[in-house]
Amino acid sequence: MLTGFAKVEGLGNDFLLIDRRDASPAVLETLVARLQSAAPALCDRRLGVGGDGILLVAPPRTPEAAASMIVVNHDGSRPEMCGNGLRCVALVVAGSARELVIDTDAGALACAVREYQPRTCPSGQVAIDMGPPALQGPHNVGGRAFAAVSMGNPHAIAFVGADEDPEALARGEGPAVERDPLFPGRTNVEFARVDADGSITLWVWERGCGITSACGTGACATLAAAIAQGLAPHGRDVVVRLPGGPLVLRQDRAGASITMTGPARVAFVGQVEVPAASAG
Ligand SMILES: N[C@@H](CCC[C@H](N)C(=O)O)C(=O)O
Repeated sequence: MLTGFAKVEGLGNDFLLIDRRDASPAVLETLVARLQSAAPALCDRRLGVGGDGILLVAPPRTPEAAASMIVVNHDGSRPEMCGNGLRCVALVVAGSARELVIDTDAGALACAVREYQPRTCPSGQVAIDMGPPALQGPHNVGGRAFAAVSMGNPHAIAFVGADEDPEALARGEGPAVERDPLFPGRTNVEFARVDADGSITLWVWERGCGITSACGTGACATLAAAIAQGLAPHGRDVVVRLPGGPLVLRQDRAGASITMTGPARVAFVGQVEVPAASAG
């Protein structure tokens, strides 16, 4: 099956976006199975289009939503949420509307597109109400303390000192933590450092992808863990610096939603063959 796609990115976290808002539930079910099976090849950076994952834009599931987002990781697994991906989906779906709701596997989320550049390959800034974080307590993995936080999808966050390198730790320890038996559904793994100006430097080993240049849900989970540990405040914008650039986050009070603002862009459009799902 040949399908059109847009290659989209938010801070370099990049995806093939396939817009099938016209699809019936049966067509969608088959397509999701095909995309899960084909994801490693489609996302391969030498042999395929290249990407950290696939975003399938599907018809809305709730009356107030404009569309729904289904995410497939590079390895074919299906996560519940993707913050950078949702900014890209909001940008593509928004059209002339600037505020819209998108359904995700983690619920319906409100998005606002700003600074929209209406080109063939549009770009803009997107603010999202990411919903409240769920703090799930500490875990000790390999002698290191991780805070478990869900943003719909799971995250394990470790704060490191100025003498430790979050990139080296994410690359070195991320793979084992992702698959530690303490996290039966696997987990995204964050290594974060709070800097002198109050911003947070963050490297993420993503479940199903490995190191990415940014992770929106990871940044939100890290802010929640930082606030819980007294390392960041409520009621003020906090800049989270990822390898691909900064996200601006804020939580006004305990239990409230986290808002996330950052860029989204269509890089190019094309067509690609999606083979039938392989058996098993
Ligand atoms: N990059 C994303 C998160 C994508 C899903 C993640 N790999 C998972 O398996 O939960 C983001 O920006 O949030």
